[in-house]
This record gives sequence, C-alpha cells and structure tokens, in this order.
Amino acid sequence: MTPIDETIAAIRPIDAQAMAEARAHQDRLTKPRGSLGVLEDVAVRLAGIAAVCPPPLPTPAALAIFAADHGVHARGVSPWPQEVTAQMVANFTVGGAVANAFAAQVGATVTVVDVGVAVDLPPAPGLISHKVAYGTADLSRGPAMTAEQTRQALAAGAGVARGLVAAGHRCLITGDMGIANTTASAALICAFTGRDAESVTGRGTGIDDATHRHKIEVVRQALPANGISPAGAVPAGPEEALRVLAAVGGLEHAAIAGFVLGAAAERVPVILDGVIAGSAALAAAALAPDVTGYCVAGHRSAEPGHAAALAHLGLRPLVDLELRLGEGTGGLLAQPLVAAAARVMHEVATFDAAGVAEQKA
Ligand SMILES: O=C(O)c1ccc[n+]([C@@H]2O[C@H](COP(=O)([O-])O)[C@@H](O)[C@H]2O)c1
Ligand SMILES: Cc1cc2nc[nH]c2cc1C
Repeated sequence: MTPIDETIAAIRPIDAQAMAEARAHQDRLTKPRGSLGVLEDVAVRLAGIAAVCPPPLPTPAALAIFAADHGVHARGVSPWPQEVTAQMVANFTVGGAVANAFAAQVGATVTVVDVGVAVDLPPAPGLISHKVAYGTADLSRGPAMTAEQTRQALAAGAGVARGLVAAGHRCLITGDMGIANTTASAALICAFTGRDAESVTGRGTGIDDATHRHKIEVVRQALPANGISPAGAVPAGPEEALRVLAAVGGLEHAAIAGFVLGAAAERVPVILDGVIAGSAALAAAALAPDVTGYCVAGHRSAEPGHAAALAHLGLRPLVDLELRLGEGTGGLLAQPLVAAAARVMHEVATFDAAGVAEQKA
C-alpha cells in the first residue's frame, strides 16, 4: 500500500454513540435547548470526531500553509506575477503575513510547506520542503499533474497532518498560497459538483470584467481538454477522483486533500479555509467519503465556487466576512468558535447541578 492508501484505509466514520451522548448532554446544560445554534452541532461533531463525550478541546491548533505554482498562470488568469508565491512564502516564514497575525491572535503554530513552488526556496524557520515539481502544467490544455505527482502531494499533506498530531496538536487548519490557484479551484468545483464554469469562477485576487470573462473561458476549456464531461459527470469513485484531481487541480490542492485525509485518519478536526480548501475537500471526500465528518468549514469566501463546494459537502461555514485572502485566514478566525463550542461541553453546569429549573416539555 502507498502512504496515501494507508491513510485512507485508517479513516473511520465519526462516532454515532459519542454524538448521541453529546446531543443529550447539550440538552442538560443550563441554557434553553438549541440556543447555541450551529455551535451545538459543532460540539456534537467534535464528540463524533474524537469518539468521546465531552470532546477534547481543539487546542493547540496548527496552521499548515501549502504553497505551489500553476501552469495555467500563463493564460493570464491572475493579475499577480507568479513570483509572488515564493515571495509570500518568505513573508510567512518571517511572520509578516495576515495569516501570521491571525495565528498569533488564536495561538496557532504556522508551518509552511513547499509542495510545488516554481523556484528553489532557501531554507527558513517553519518551512518544510516536499517539493513535488516546479509548478504544474497548464490545466486548460491537458493534465496539470501526473498521477504520481498527485499521489506524492497527497502523501506530503497527509504526512504533515499526521506529524502535527504526533507533535501534540489537536486542531488542524488548512492554508494555501499559490498565484492562479483560484482557477484550478474553480475547475475542480466544476468537475466534482457538476456546476458550470460561469457560476463558480470568481475574481480571485481581483480581476477586471474582461479578465473574468477570459478566466471563465479557461475554466470551461479545462474539462474537455482533460476528457471530463463539461455537463459535469461527477467522479464516480476513488480512481476517477484521483484522475480529476491530477487533471485540473494544483499541487497544493492535492496536498490539502491529503492533509484533510490525514486529520481524519488521526481523528482530529480540520478547519477548512476558503475556496482552495473547499475544492480540495471535494477531492478528499471523493477519495474517502467519511472524511467530511472531520471537516469544519471555517468560513465562506467571497469566491462564488466556495459556496457551491460547501453545499456539495453539506458543510455550513462558521464565519462569513467576505474574506478572499486564503493563507488559512478564515480558518484561523473560526478556531476560537470551535474551541468555545467544545469548552461549553466541559464547563457549563447542568440544570441538576446548578439547581436551575428545566424547560417545561
Ligand atoms: O481562500 C480563498 O477563498 C481565496 C480567494 C481568492 C484568492 N485567494 C488567494 O489568492 C491567490 C490566488 O488568487 P488568483 O487570483 O491568483 O487565482 C492564492 O494565493 C489564494 O490563497 C484565496
Ligand atoms: C499579496 C498576496 C498575498 C496573498 N496571500 C494569499 N494569496 C495572496 C496573493 C497575493 C497577491
């Protein structure tokens, strides 16, 4: 078995008994039933993830930012030069990015992983090299990656997740950096949800109307160029899922899919960031359907395909602030909400213990 197959084989469904216990416990706490809304669902799911009630607090948390470049950048789909990917990696390693500020705010560690940046990067603190290739090929003209590259990136992501859990982290947060990666994300979302290019392709880092129309066309070309039905034949099984991920994904998408699978294999919650993580999670779910139980949607990005991906996965985003930065910023902002949901299960008194009268039927 390859490393990624071993990770997939280790994934179990979230635990129904722990979730039933958590639901019952919620109803005994000194608050009107259901009054914590979606946070009650989060707490119940945390119990299912860890297979224990009350669930462990999701701390310490770890952000992993997967960085890579994209051949489709040559099609003029992003207003930014490709070099910005490597430059931002350097910025992450010296603590200068928004993700660093948000990670400090919530007490998360930051690990940066080069899975496919187009240039060699000098060693830096917090930077891990799992470079699979110097960027992908142009997904609008044929497969972006080979099957072997895709497997290597998946394994790298899973290895990072499992290493962070072995080091004591109890909540993983996805991050990404890759100029042009919203184009690959849109193509993945088309392929995995059956939605059309126009409805899921957004403006990424900020493009004008003409570039947006061109980007939609590039995404539209990607599916037939790779033998994927433009009408949206949703990948049938793991083999086809891997083929689609290789065809129109990016190295960071594959690594994030592996990271999500790794978190699930370790029974640790993984908070998804924006549209890149959402599209990667579609691939992960097609490879191992039980993985969605371990995913918390940190936020909903302004990129339109993100809502489509989350709807397909059945995940409700916790934060909706029109963010469209990536790096893990939306996932980091959601982490205290996830921690608060878990803390309620440990610290809030029951009606019995506090001597508070219960709700009448
Ligand atoms: O997370 C998101 O939803 C998101 C939305 C728009 C842009 N981004 C970030 O912006 C970069 C990709 O944008 P673009 O326009 O170059 O495709 C990449 O580094 C992403 O992290 C991220
Ligand atoms: C400056 C900059 C920072 C980013 N962080 C994530 N994607 C990004 C894209 C750009 C362009």
